[in-house]
Amino acid sequence: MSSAAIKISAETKKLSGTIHLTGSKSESNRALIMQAMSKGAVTVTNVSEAADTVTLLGILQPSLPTEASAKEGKVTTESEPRDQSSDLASRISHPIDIGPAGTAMRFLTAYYTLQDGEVTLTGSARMKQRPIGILVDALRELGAEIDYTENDGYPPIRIKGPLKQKSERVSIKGDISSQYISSLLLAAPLLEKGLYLDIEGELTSKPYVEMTLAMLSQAGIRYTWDANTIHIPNQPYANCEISVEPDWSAASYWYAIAALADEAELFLPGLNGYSLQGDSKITEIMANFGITSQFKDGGVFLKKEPKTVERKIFDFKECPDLAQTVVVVCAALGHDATFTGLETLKIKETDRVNALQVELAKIGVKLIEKNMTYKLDCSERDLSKSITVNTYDDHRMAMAFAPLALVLNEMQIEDHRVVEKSYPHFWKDLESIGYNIEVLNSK
Ligand SMILES: O=C(O)C1=C[C@@H](OP(=O)(O)O)[C@@H](O)[C@H](O)C1
Ligand SMILES: C=C(OP(=O)(O)O)C(=O)O
Repeated sequence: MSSAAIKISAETKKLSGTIHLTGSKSESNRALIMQAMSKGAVTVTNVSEAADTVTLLGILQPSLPTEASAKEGKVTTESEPRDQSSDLASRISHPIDIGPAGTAMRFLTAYYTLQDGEVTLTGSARMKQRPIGILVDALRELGAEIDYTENDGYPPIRIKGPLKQKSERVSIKGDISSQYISSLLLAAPLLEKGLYLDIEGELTSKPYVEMTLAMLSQAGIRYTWDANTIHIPNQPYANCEISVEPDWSAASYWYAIAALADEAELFLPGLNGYSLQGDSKITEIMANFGITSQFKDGGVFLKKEPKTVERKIFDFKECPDLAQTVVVVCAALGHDATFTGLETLKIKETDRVNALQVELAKIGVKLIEKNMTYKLDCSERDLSKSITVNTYDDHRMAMAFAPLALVLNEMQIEDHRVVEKSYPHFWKDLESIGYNIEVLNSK
């Protein structure tokens, strides 16, 4: 990834425009795994242009021109089933590198336990620090052969399939990452004995598990979820076409921009009020900041109305990817809110809590931890300086801080291409509503 920095400033604080967001990364990555699991019975439209999705598509369908098919927004299925055994054989000596894509890493882990052959899955330096032991342990209990080629509990992992199912029941910790659970659920219909999955302890990021089950339902998969147990019997994936909704996590940055503008009227086509994405909760969160959301004409209209922010506590357990967006907005407005549900942020693209603390200090704002809750202290907030924001290989650091350009005279953002992970056109879209973006250097 390039390490070029950009200088960004806002020409006006009165914003209006239409922003066409790319498809949801989470929905796309599930749909692509379902397409592969179902050998093409499931097809996908409006697939995301996120680099994480393009990478996954490239791995699952090597014979398709991946970027072109992602851009067209439709992934077609090959008419002839591909001979996967030769692909798998060639991968024994060539590890599959999923870069920084967390969901792709986790979803492919269960997927490859069902395939014939041996593969090694690896990723970026950060991916090798993101835990996968909980998922590997569960799959081993079911009968999978998986080992670690570097450090126990972390990628790279070597998977030898196909799994000979030993057990129909497995329990899994719910409070580290919901992606382990989604990975098992996507594979469950193809397990000979089906799967009883017992979720131990609290379930974090629950809407993502609900999204997985809702998408499985679209492909005709029957399941039950009683108390802490999800049961999926063995059954085939049915033919279906999944249409991916635009990405609500990407939409959150437009809500943040609206919240920091003097006036804002923005239209985001394709989004509706009944999303599978838990991050659609941004509408409710941002209502506290005076941003109204009106669903009409096939999309959502955001409008800024004058409002004093009163809400003091924001919880992100169900929508962790919104945390940075909302914390930065509160800091910019000098609103000393308290944040909960940030536990899983430390194992994402970077330690997001630490990254927020270091970068917010540049505008004199502190984010202070006390008994697992985090409180903003804006008493020494200073918006008069020009700052340079580091992004820590984290797309959401770049996009969550970009709205600050509306309240600072000038700012720089390091390594701006990091946004490609989920939202490749983010900077172009900002320019379209009146931001000035200047690329400074390319090391
Ligand atoms: O399943 C998914 O698509 C995701 C689940 C969440 O991760 P955790 O379950 O690890 O919180 C979220 O942060 C990530 O961006 C996408
Ligand atoms: C955490 C994220 O993604 P992943 O876990 O898929 O890398 C994210 O997009 O914020």
